[in-house]
Amino acid sequence: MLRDNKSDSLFRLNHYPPSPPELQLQLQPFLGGRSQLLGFGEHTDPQIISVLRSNDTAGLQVCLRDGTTWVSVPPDRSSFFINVGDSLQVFTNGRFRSVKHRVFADPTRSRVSMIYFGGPPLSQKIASMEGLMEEGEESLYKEFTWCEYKKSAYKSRLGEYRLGLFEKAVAGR
Ligand SMILES: O=C(O)CCC(=O)C(=O)O
Ligand SMILES: [Fe+2]
Repeated sequence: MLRDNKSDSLFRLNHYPPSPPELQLQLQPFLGGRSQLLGFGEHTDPQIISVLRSNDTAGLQVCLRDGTTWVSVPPDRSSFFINVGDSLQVFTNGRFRSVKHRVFADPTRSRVSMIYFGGPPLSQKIASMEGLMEEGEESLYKEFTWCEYKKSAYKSRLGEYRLGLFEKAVAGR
């Protein structure tokens, strides 16, 4: 899907300028009680896979399964950080999780990151892959195309759990 010449992949370059204490103080009324300046609000990536490379300035955090604990990802300019996207969560019927992440600006140093977001062609059906499913396992998600998901994701707020709209209602969940 990613190699398809109609693949809907994109490349993003992010720059988070330093946010020195004076600036943080000035912006205090807008920080919502946080002590640091948010560079990129919490979200999951909608595509299949994201491959990120950054300079050696910290700032990226991922949210653990409990939904409230945030853990800093140590920056490493010689490594790639691979992130599962919402579509891969659906392809694997929830075995791989699309992790919520966010970025804080560093007080003294700029952070630069570049990310390749591997997305499928617009007409691609996003559905749990038969070959991965155990016998009798039900798909957790309704069927949809990448185009439908993308439209819905771009209409939603950044931090929303966008897959929620595409989950099947299962008793007890
Ligand atoms: O800049 C980063 O480290 C992450 C940015 C990000 O999550 C995104 O562009 O989707
Ligand atoms: Fe992201």
